Amino acid sequence: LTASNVRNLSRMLDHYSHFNPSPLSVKQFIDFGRSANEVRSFEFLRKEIPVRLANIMQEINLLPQNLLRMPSVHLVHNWYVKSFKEILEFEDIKSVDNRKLNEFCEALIKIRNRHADVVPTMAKGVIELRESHPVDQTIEHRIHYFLDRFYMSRIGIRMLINQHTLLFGGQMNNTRHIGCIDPNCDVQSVVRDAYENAKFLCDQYYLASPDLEVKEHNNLEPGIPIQIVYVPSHLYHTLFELFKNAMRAVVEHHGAAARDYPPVQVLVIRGKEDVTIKISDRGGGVTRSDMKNLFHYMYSTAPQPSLSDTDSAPLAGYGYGLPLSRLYARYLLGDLTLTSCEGYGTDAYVFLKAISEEANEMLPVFNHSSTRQYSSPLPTRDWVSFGGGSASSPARVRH
Ligand SMILES: O=S(=O)(c1ccc(O)cc1O)N1Cc2ccccc2C1
Repeated sequence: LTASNVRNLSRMLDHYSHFNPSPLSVKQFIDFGRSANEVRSFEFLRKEIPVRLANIMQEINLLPQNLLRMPSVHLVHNWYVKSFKEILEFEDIKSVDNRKLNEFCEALIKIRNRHADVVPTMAKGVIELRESHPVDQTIEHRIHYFLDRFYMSRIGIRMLINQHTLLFGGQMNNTRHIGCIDPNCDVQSVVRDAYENAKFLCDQYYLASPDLEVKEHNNLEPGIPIQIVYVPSHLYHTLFELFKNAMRAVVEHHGAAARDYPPVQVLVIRGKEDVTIKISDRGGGVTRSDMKNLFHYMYSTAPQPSLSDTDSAPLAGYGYGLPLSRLYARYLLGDLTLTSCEGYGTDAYVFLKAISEEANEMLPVFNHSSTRQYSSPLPTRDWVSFGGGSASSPARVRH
């Protein structure tokens, strides 16, 4: 990067990061997708994608220097710089013709492909940091804060790119779906899909797997199958991860030789506001002190606990799976929580918005309060205890 275009880049970053990202609702995605106006989509995206890229790129620059200097983090940052520049090529186009629209689609596809491996590459960067520098709780907290926002930003940008390229990219797509959204996503079908694929991996590795029991309760329209307007691939990603964890827990807890495994029990419930999917396993659960690590990125990048064999477990419990799965659930204002009874088993809850108008994107925004998260010390500890308590609460800076 020559001095001049470094200045130019930071000027553009400052310009676009002063705009807040514009979150869309699933309903807006659907209504817009049905009108399918490629020029309007182009006009919106050539501004919105630079805004979302710039907002998160400004945060990358706030990361602890040690992390920023890691080769893998540097590589990811360069991908963002390249993509930001490429999308800005379309900033000042006045007359939009088909050639320009096709070039835009191609640019989006090129950007999507460039960023395909961002998650494992960032995970590598976190491992590089841990292996080269001592990481205290404050740094760990800042990395966790950043990665949640960084991956959520990436989910949102890829959603915009997927909608545009699926609607206008030329390939015939599934008639019923609007881009990657299914207006009648049958929840139980996705549950069974995710279970079958997790079962395949579990059988392959353990030569055994627990059965599935599903119960539905539609409190709003009794007896009607529970369907939502949602992104099936996001729901699948989350459920697949939860089934992998549950099945690994059951087989490891009861031993691979056992046969009468307690089944993984799933409840699908439709209420007025929420659709809830509860996945219950009797896999022995996890201690409360270990529970707090399940959604961490630092711990989850540790080499997976080696199982009976040496080769890596396909059910790599706590890869990046749980933190990312929770982001997918939260992206459209749902959530993912775990409740465990150590010595018995774990219940995973996936909450989804039942009303499409309420299922809005949740996006990180770069501003003074997010910036402060990267500089202010953790709040002073306001509870003290002996033993467990202090270990569990992060060390606080005393003012
Ligand atoms: O921590 S867990 O309770 C657990 C965590 C998340 C989840 O979705 C389901 C779970 O059951 N559980 C995962 C796992 C893996 C191998 C051996 C034992 C266990 C216990």
